[in-house]
Amino acid sequence: MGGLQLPTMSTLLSLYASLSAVAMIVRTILNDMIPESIREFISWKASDFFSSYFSRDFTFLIEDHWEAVDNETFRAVQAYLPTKVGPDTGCLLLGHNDNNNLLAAAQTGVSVYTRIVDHFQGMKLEWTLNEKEESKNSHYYTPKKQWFQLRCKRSDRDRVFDGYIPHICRTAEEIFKDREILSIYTYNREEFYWESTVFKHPATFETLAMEPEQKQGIIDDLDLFVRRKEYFRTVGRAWKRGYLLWGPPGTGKSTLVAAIANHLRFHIYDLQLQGIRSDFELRRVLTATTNRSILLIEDVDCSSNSTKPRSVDETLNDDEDENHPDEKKRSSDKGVTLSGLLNFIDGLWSSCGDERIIIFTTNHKEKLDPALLRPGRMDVHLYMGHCTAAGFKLLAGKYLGIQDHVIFKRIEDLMLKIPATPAEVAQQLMVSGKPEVALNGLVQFLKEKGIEIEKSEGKEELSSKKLWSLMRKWKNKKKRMRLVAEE
Ligand SMILES: Nc1ncnc2c1ncn2[C@@H]1O[C@H](COP(=O)(O)OP(=O)(O)OP(=O)(O)O)[C@@H](O)[C@H]1O
Repeated sequence: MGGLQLPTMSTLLSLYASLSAVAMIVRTILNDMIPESIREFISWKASDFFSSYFSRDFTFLIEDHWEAVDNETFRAVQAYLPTKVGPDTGCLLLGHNDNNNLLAAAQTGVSVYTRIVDHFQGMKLEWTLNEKEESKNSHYYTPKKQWFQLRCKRSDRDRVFDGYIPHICRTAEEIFKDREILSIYTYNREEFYWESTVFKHPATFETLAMEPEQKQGIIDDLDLFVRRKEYFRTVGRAWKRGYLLWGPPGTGKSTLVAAIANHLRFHIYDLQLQGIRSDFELRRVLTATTNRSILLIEDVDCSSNSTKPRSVDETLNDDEDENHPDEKKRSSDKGVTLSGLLNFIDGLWSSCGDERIIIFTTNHKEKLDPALLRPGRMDVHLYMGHCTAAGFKLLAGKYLGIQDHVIFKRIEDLMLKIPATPAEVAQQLMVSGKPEVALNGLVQFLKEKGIEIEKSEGKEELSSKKLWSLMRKWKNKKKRMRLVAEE
């Protein structure tokens, strides 16, 4: 039989086997001869070339960080995408972190590698969230790096950039404004990130015992602040407001912070300065906080270095830290310095972030470095003092549900002479649900406190009297010795 003879099955198989063997040998040789980084580069370049040449798609990548700080576009997408879950979405994250309420409504989040399709002005947009383990050789690392991948038609690229992305950011801003759940963050110094938990403090301005004018003053100040974005820009100042709350323990400094957070619907970042190793770390920590938040630094007088002026040598060392990470480790336990802190209050770094409230609290304003108290540093200095008649009436109304009582006058008179903190008053009012019992208990408490104060004042007087008599005796002795010597 003439004509073309087809290869048999066994010939084809042996050809395939020989080609596979050659391919394996070539691959092994290439793997041995070409370093891995170069191989990765070549394959990346090749796939990039072919996909851009043949594909009609365009891809935007939105990474979780942008120039070493949180990427706000990433955050916006993270808030926006769960609202775009469609019938073709195969998987979603579900949960909540309200550890006080198992029945709290669960929230949804985008899970890794799940495809979410959105439509906007006739365009089809395909999203996926990707993640990768971060290398562990850097001193500060986040465990996993995440990024959103957005695929659209190549011809839609500009419309996505100019219309769709701004639409996402606007929607996310609305979501953030209406946030129902507030969080309180604490800094995890071992893992270098802010840990959050649901913030559900019941304190509001209504429950806060304070002079009514002072309270209204704070509310007005806060409301004006959030409305003044344009004003801050015009006058060339960072959109920030600093409060220094000072006064004895139990006068409601922390309670006021909770009331402010609830009023503005701002998250709280509760920072322990003592836990921060250097100004370098402080910068990283503070740039990782988000807008529309409160940065709370309690007991600022106790954070040793931050209340002392720093030396020139220290300043130089800090710059070295940034350029040479090894240096950083050596000087890592310097702590935060005053200048490092001030840089964030009104220095160059103060402009990082918008709509921020910074609150310092202290029991001892006199211990703070004068630089921290200079005009313009903290915008509002607020003394939280002992309970006044108005404060007491408010607490009685809240704790006992009464607006007036025959014992009120007695308590108010006692409180004029004997200082009591709102915390002490509140504690007495909680003793019983019966107003009579609770109010009499408060009277008793105030009387006992008065006696204690008198006693301690008496002791003080006694000790100063003792001192005078000792000094007198010492002078007489010296006089006698002089006379003996003269004789
Ligand atoms: N002005 C206030 N109005 C209503 N409740 C108050 C007030 N001050 C204190 N309390 C009550 O006392 C408790 C303790 O008060 P808080 O922790 O706010 O005081 P503080 O001034 O922050 O104290 P410290 O200086 O010790 O941190 C609060 O949980 C609250 O119940």
